[in-house]
Amino acid sequence: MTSFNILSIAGTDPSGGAGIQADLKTFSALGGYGMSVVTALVAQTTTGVREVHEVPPEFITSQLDTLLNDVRVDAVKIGMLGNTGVIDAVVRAIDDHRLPNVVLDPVMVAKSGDRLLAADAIEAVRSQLLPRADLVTPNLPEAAELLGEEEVHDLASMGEQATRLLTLGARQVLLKGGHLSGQSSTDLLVAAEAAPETFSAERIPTKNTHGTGCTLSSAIAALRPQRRAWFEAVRDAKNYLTEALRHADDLEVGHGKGPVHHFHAWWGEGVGERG
Ligand SMILES: Nc1ncnc2c1ncn2[C@@H]1O[C@H](COP(=O)(O)OP(=O)(O)OP(=O)(O)O)[C@@H](O)[C@H]1O
Ligand SMILES: Cc1ncc(CO)c(N)n1
Repeated sequence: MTSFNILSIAGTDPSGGAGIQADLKTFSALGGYGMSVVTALVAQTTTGVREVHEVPPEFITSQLDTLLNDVRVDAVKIGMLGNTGVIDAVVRAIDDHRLPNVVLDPVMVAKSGDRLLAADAIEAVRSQLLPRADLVTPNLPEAAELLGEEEVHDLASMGEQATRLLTLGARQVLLKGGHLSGQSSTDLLVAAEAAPETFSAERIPTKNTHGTGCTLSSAIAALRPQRRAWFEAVRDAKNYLTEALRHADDLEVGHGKGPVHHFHAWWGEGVGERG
């Protein structure tokens, strides 16, 4: 049996709903072998972020080089980076090690409203990381920040912004519609060489949406080596996330916006009771 090694480069969440912890759960649930390089230690939980302890860029390079000189990587998810020094270190590793299947989640602000990327680092994401991403997965505010435009709230304008993001160098853009209102939660995939695709799911009525973005980008990275095309990886990742959201209220984690439920997403209804 072929096994695939999936790397997350991201910050931490001690409550396990977002960041590296969510990424590793997702990789495992979807059959990948999960690995991680930590970019920032974040004191956060379901109610918000208290403090960020940055990792020195030289130590990010040390983690990446040590890992990549030993282990073959089949796909990479990049999440919270924090500042330009960390971005430079990650850019160098992508180039030096020719990392494949790079999924960039351009994390800027947590659901709680706390900043996870320095404002002066947005330019480095735009100019250094977008051109190295096989797929970038912004939410609506992140797309607006990257383009220096107003945030949009309808599918037609999303299509226009996603197309403009392609011109910044990303090979494909999945513009996420989690912040839209309405009965469904629709994401839009745009690539230079293919017609746009929409991925729509029933909007789950839950407050427990902590880590949805992390889970989606990680699921895409985990599935890409197991699928023939990006489109298939995105489709199946979106279905995985929707199932995990559907069962989020089964968990009892914290007093704020709780995490999604990976166990139920994979094994389905009833296993918790049996096992
Ligand atoms: N209530 C919901 N029901 C169904 N799908 C949802 C819901 N909320 C978000 N999603 C989906 O979750 C994914 C993440 O979307 P969103 O736009 O919220 O990302 P995000 O803001 O980057 O998330 P995060 O705050 O975790 O970084 C998208 O596929 C979106 O459509
Ligand atoms: C470390 C980390 N990455 C991403 C998010 C997205 O909200 C978060 N809350 N924390």
